[in-house]
Amino acid sequence: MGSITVLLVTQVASYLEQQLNKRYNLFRLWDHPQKSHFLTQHGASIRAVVGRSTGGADSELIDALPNLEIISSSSVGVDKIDLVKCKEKGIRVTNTPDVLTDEVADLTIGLILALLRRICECDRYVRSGNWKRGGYELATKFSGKTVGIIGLGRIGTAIAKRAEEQTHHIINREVISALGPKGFLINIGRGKHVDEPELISALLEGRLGGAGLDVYENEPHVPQELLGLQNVVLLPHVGSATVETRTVMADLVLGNLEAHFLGKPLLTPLI
Ligand SMILES: O=CC(=O)O
Repeated sequence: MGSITVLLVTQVASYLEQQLNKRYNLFRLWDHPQKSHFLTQHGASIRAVVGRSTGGADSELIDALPNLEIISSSSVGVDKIDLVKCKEKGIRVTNTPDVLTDEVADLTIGLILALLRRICECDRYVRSGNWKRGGYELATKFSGKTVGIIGLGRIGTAIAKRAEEQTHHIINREVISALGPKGFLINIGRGKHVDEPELISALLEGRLGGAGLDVYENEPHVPQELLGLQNVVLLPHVGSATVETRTVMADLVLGNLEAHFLGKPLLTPLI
C-alpha cells in the first residue's frame, strides 16, 4: 500500500501516525504552511484523509482533492467533516464508534464527582497549605441525585441526520435556568451544544451551581471568565484520551483504510 497517498490533517496519537507512515505515502498537512500551494502540487495524488475531533475535511479541502476516496476519522464525532459533500461525491467516511464509549462514560463520572465533591478545589486547598487553618467547606452528594443526559445515541444520531444542527445551543438559557443554582452541567460532547456566554453569565450570577466541561465552543480557546471560577472543572477535550482507547481507535482507522483499499467492506462506515 506504500504507493497510496494519505493526508493527515491534524495531529493524532503517535502510534497512529507511525503506522500510517509505515503503510502509506503520508503527507502531514501542517508541514506545509502554504496550504494552497501544497494542495495544487499534491492534491490529485491524495486518496485518503485521516483526521479526528480537531480536524477533518471541509468543503474547500474536499474540492482540492479530486481523487479523494475515503475519510477515516479517529473520533466518534464527525462534525469537522462535510458529510453532505462526501455523500454527493461518493466519498466514504468512517469513524471510531463504540470503542471509546466506556472511556468517555468513565470520565463523565469523574467530572461529575470532581465537580460535586469539589475534588480539584480540595486539592488546591491542601497544596496551598490552607488546611492548617481548618477543614474545607462541605460539598454536594452525588448518590441519589437525578441525572439528565442529553446525547446522541443511535436514535438521536438518526434524528440529527434528518435535522442537521438541532443540537446547536440545545443547552440554552431556559435549560440552564431549569437546572438552577443547585444544578450542575456536564458537557462531554461538543462545545457548540451549549450556549457558552449564557453558561458563563449563569455561573457568574449564581444561577447555576457549577459546570464540568471537557469541550468548548471555540477550542482550544477557553473563555477567561471560566478560568477564575471555583465551581467549574475544566478538561482539555480528553474524553477518549487514554493509551488503551486511542490505540484501539487507531487500529480501527487503519482497519477501515485497509478494508477500503483492498475492496473489502468497511468496518465502521458512516457513509
Ligand atoms: O471528541 C472526540 C470524538 O469525537 O471521538
